[in-house]
Amino acid sequence: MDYLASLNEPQYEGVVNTEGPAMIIAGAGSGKTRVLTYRIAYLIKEKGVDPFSILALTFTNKAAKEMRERIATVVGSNARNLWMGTFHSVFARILRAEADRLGYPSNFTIYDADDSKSLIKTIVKEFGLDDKVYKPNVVFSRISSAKNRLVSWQEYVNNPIYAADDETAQKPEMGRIYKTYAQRCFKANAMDFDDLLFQTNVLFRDHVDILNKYQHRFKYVLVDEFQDTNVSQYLITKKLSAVSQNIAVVGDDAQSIYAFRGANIENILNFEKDFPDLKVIKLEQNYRSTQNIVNAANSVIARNKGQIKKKVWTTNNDGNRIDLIKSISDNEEGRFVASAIFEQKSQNNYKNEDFAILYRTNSQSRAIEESLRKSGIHYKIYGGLSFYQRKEIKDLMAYLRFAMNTADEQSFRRIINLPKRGIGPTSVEKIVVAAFEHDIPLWEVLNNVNAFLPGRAANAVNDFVTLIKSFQIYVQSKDAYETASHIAKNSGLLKELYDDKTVEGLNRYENVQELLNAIKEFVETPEVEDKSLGAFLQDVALLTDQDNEDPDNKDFVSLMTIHSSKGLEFKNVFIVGLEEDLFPSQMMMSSRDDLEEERRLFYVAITRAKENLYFSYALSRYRYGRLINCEPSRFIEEVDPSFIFVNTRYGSREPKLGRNDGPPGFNANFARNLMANKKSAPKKPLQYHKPSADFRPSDTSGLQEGMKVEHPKFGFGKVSKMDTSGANKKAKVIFEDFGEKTLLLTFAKLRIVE
Ligand SMILES: Nc1ncnc2c1ncn2[C@@H]1O[C@H](COP(=O)(O)OP(=O)(O)OP(=O)(O)O)[C@@H](O)[C@H]1O
Ligand SMILES: [Mg+2]
Repeated sequence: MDYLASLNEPQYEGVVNTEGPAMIIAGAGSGKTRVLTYRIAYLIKEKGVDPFSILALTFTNKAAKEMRERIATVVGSNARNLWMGTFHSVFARILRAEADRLGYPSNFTIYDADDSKSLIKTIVKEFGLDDKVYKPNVVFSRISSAKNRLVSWQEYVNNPIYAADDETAQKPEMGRIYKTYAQRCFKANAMDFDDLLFQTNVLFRDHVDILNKYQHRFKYVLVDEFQDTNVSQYLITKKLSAVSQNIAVVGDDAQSIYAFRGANIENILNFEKDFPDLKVIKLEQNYRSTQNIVNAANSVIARNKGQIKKKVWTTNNDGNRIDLIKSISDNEEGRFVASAIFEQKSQNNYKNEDFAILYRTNSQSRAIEESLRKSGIHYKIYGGLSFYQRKEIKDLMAYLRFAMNTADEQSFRRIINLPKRGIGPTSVEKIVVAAFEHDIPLWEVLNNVNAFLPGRAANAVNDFVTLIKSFQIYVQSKDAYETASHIAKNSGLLKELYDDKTVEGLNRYENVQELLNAIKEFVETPEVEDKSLGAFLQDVALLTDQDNEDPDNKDFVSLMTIHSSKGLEFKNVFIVGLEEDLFPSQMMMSSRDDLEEERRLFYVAITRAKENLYFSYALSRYRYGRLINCEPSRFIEEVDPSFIFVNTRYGSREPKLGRNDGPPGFNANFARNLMANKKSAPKKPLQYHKPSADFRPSDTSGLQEGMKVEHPKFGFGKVSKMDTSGANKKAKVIFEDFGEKTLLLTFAKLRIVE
């Protein structure tokens, strides 16, 4: 068995002791992921365990793919049947299967962060709140953090703790926004990313039979990067393995870098309490990096107070010292990095794929990209604006999503007037508000639109509905590729792009073609059983950027944030932008804990390198549209100097300040204030009526002028006029708080008071 022979003693223990709870907390590069991989191979091959009953949770889809490939080399095609993927992808699959228990249809849409934020923006606007105070980003992350702590909106609105916290943060309307956001998602048959975990918890909490089913199905549960699981994820794994007790987790507390997203290091400490029979395995030998790199990493992490003490050592060569590169500007930094790559490649026979450039924030990639492009070095950016975030792709995807799920409000808003059909934002608002106020599905409003909109707009909407219905016939009878091509053509999207003969237009046209290619590839993959549009959309919703690789050219330098480099390894690693306020980040410096988290991030970055490591900083850099002076990061000084080589080969010249801060007299703040003042003052927030406890809609066939009625949202009012002329009977009601409204009696829920 050569795969077992390649393991050291404690690794071997970790692989073959498959029964009962096990935990490996060990340093970077010590083979944790390898143990997990081989443990699965061992279960299948040696213990004859059915791959269907093994659930392995990884941090990225890329990691899952690599693991599966490695397992396949040992066990063969059987590896296909493993349940392996990120928490989100695995539980989305389970949620689809059990959706009806939660009141969702199984074809629910998954909202990405953009969808969520634009919904939040709409709500903030509808409430007449100030979007400078209620920034979509901030509101979104507060909601996300609540969900990841398993706080439902009901609990959020009722528990004064949250209200107090929101008062302090000067966001007193948070509860109301969370509630409306959650209700609107539900109404749109949509779950956001956090819901995938939150709802799984609800499912397992409220439906014991389902929990039982999966507890018996998954006899073995394995989790990689355990230090970054949040409370919500931890609870799911704990519940799933409560019966079998066969849970194996691996992680490194020194690499915990998602505290801001609710990941909770306490999970490691609780694990021992939750599984008293726990077997703990220590791995100390690092197989990845040179002595210098391992020791440099140790010297950095030793400064953190909060950590589980462990030794990490290696028998690898000393290797080179860390190259420290100083540049005058971010552009020069880019050039130095490109020259260093060029030089290494020609002298030491490295390929592009042997290099990674890691940075703290995505925006740092621009200068680096520019110089790589000029030097003709092929590179790939992970993260940032990925293929699926481009406008034209999102447009077509919205059509596909809407054809699948006509309750999907965000997709509806995107496509209703695209290409232009003369349906303006006011009509769109009327439609959405009608669905909300009458509490009926969006699709029902669209199908009865003449009742809600005046003639011309209504006709345009009717055409749209007919179009979507024709798409639905495809959805039901054809595969994803035929359906998507048909929709791309007949929606008018492709034609519009085709007619746009600019370079960007052409590019966009090609991107849409590229999406169709991807769908074709999906349909033609033999392993894919379900070739429907729904299956494809599900696949895509869970894609991380790391999955869209250009299959024709695999030899590229990788550019990514340190966060997305977790678990990966490269022969040569550049950590760029090592400057105060950038890394450690200014935003993360409010406490000692934050600084420790930034330091763990630095530790993660260092430990990605196998052979050579470079630190780089610039003395000036463009940030927020201004040129600012920078100081070297404190982290550079924290590394024992005996491991560092100050590289003067790329020797810096005296500062040359050629660039300025934008056009003369330009003052970004002033401009921003000017814009802000143009906006009208916030309106008084809408406060809907709470229906009386005994509210029951009455039969309104006998409704007459002068009668007093109660509406579940608008409260009490008096009927001022009846209109029985058209096909749809209408009543004009003057409400005490909301003024005059015209209601359609087919839809309106009214209680006749007297
Ligand atoms: N016993 C071994 N013999 C040879 N190589 C090994 C051994 N164990 C691990 N490796 C190699 O060392 C490298 C690091 O292993 P692995 O990625 O599993 O570490 P890890 O602990 O998961 O690291 P990280 O904390 O960064 O996720 C890999 O290239 C792996 O193949
Ligand atoms: Mg790993």
